[in-house]
Amino acid sequence: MRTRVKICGITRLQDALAAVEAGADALGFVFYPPSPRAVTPAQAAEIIAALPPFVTTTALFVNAQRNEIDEVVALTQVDLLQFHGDETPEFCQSVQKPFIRALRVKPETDLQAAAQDYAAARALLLDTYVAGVPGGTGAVFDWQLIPETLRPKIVLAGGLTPQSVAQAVAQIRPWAVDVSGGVEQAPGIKDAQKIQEFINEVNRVHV
Ligand SMILES: O=C(O)c1ccccc1NCC(=O)[C@H](O)[C@H](O)COP(=O)(O)O
Repeated sequence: MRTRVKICGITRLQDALAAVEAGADALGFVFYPPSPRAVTPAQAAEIIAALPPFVTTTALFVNAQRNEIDEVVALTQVDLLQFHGDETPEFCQSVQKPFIRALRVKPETDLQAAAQDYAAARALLLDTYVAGVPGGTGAVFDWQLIPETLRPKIVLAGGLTPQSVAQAVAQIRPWAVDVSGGVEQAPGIKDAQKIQEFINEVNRVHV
């Protein structure tokens, strides 16, 4: 099975096209204003409109209001939503778009229970818990906390880099991997060479 790759925190068309050219399967757009990777709906819509076909687009939210989400969906026509806040299963499903549930993993996180609670999610994105930072931490969590039974349905995130992703794929065999900071020159500014190296490393691992 080929491990899919999502490049997250896209703020520029040139970075989106570089990621797609490198073989990225999905792109993530952050609608959380405190993030250095945040974009407006109009900015994201302009980038998405210029993409070639067969690239999945994802909108990321942290406890956004329903009207904010509806505006992003209407303007950008994203394929998937990704929730990083305290959004309940009912709220996630109420938006009536396919969604990914991000979970910030701590030793006490019951991932099996979360998987049951968010059974309607297309996937669980397992990310690193850092107090006060909903995503894009650049930190790695203990992958041994991930139950074997969950792995086919997860997107592994949190501090991945071109140097670490091959080990992550070989060890966890996730459905996909997701990266933001590990392929950047600066927050929100992607590095095309790092993106290519990251994807080459994912593809090097035969799972
Ligand atoms: O990337 C952000 O700045 C961000 C801010 C707030 C919520 C989510 C955010 N990113 C979500 C992602 O899916 C990131 O790719 C993921 O957290 C991993 O980030 P990194 O550790 O930098 O690879």
